[in-house]
Amino acid sequence: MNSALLSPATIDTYAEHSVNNRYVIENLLESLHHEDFETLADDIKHSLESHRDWMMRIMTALVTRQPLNEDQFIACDAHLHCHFGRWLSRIFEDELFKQGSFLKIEAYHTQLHDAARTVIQQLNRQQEVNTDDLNYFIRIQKELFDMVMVLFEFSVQNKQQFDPTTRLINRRSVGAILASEYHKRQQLDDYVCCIAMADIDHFKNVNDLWGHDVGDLLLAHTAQLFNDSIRRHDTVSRYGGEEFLFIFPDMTLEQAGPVVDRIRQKLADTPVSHQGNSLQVTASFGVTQLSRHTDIKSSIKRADIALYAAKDNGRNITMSIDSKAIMGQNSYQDFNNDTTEIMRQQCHRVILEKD
Ligand SMILES: Nc1nc2c(ncn2[C@@H]2O[C@H](COP(=O)(O)OP(=O)(O)OP(=O)(O)O)[C@@H](O)[C@H]2O)c(=O)[nH]1
Repeated sequence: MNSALLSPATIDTYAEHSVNNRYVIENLLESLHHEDFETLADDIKHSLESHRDWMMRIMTALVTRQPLNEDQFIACDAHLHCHFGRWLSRIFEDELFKQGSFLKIEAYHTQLHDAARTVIQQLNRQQEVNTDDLNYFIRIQKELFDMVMVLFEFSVQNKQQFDPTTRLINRRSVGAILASEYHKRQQLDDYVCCIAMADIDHFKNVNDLWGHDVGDLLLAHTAQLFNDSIRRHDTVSRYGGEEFLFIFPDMTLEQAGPVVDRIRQKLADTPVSHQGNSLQVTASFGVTQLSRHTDIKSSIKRADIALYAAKDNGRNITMSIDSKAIMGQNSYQDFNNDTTEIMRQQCHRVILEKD
């Protein structure tokens, strides 16, 4: 047996920890930036594919008893030169990856190549391949692939959930949070929840005057400020182009209105500096309850109506609308021009009391 191989006891310890691996990998990946996921999933996929081809060549050679003399099978440093090894070296240039499960994946990968070499050397010498060595090779390959698949699934999920420009969750993902809050609203009598829509003011002018890249910069700045201004269990998502949707669990409209208006004020007071210029960005907001009496879309529509009332009233303000003030508006289909106009008249400006 090659002395570089892990002992069976060590392999068992690794196997026992494989459930924990999922937890460790997920925790580690949560600390990565969302743009890292843009390439991570694709890189992993390509690396796995090339390893699968390598594995197939070995298995075929074992069955047909054909020697394998290429470096990728017998060189001591083959693990550094395969697609997967090169990918690992690349990601390890970033210190963030040099921890926990990534190091474990690297160790497994090296062991896999060592185990392959042991088996192939026996094949090349035309010896019987030792069953324990072969089983070990297959087992370590499975362990490695299981770990890497967790990484892959998590990367794909993240890629689908987050908007790369703002690093906020996207419209599709916020739907699940809304649905869960709505469910709580229906199950628990005294549970309350508010939502708010925000839209950057005159954003088209920013793009026209400064260019799309500066527009993106302002979007990212706004998103970060929003994200930094909410509680841990609140949510802010990128809902559309320059539109954001907030969810405030456990808040009444009387509580949510001032909270939202403080965020509006903070944005207006925090200009972005760009190439020596100070760019001011403001947004208009509409806030309402996530009502248990209507469907979710109707609550969003109400928040939207309040938002456009804020635009109509001069922008850079917060308008609120009480779902209880609107009678008979039970489903999204009930909205028409007349009801929208009636709702518009029910909107009230949120004005912060002076400290
Ligand atoms: N830079 C950038 N611009 C975007 C993005 N998504 C949407 N936009 C732009 O956002 C602008 C939205 O313009 P409008 O809907 O006319 O609204 P506005 O100029 O913000 O005016 P008001 O909402 O009425 O205050 C359009 O010019 C879009 O091209 C994006 O991801 N990046």
